[in-house]
Amino acid sequence: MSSLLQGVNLYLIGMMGAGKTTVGKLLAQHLGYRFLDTDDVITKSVGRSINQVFAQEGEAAFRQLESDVLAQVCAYTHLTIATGGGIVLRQKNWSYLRHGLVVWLDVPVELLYTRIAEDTTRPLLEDADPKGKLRSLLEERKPLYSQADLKITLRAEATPEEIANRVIEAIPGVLKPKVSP
Ligand SMILES: Nc1ncnc2c1ncn2[C@@H]1O[C@H](COP(=O)(O)OP(=O)(O)OP(=O)(O)O)[C@@H](O)[C@H]1O
Ligand SMILES: O=C(O)C1=C[C@@H](O)[C@@H](O)[C@H](O)C1
Ligand SMILES: [Mg+2]
Repeated sequence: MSSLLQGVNLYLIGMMGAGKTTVGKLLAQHLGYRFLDTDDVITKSVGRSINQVFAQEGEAAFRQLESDVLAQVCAYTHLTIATGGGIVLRQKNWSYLRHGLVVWLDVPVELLYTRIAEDTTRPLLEDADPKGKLRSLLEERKPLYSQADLKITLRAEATPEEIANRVIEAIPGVLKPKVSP
């Protein structure tokens, strides 16, 4: 499979709790790729949590850091990259994502909510109605996530391993033709 991908990066996109980080790690193992998580790269580089960056500098500053990280990582090959849920918001980010194969993990709000309800590390969900917030974010972002090369629809719980296998099985059908010299 990795020879089929020829080093092309795999970008996982989707909502908070969709499993980008969890499934991304497994995909990297299967593909013999390195794994990166844009949220992790940001928090390590600034030495603060995502909550702190949002609280101290605001969402716009976080989005700029996110774009900067993406611009840097897309220069490399053989990477599986779990992105932040909002990476799709900036049009400019798509020019980086398009260097690789973009996979959308499409998970319904009910499932997302059961996974992340107790987690306080996602500042956008610090809301009186977190499930409603998830729903409205998903509605807003659906047209953007839909620009992915590959959509993996998960209507019921499946193990991360099963999901990683579904992605791997679907990749040959969506590989982009190589541009001839
Ligand atoms: N297939 C799965 N089945 C059960 N639990 C899962 C599955 N995938 C992920 N989880 C759990 O859901 C939570 C969120 O997963 P994860 O952090 O991978 O999501 P994410 O898409 O990276 O979210 P974010 O955009 O906030 O970084 C974690 O606690 C993880 O263990
Ligand atoms: O969906 C979002 O906008 C976010 C998702 C997380 O991965 C983090 O990038 C941050 O909490 C914002
Ligand atoms: Mg993640």
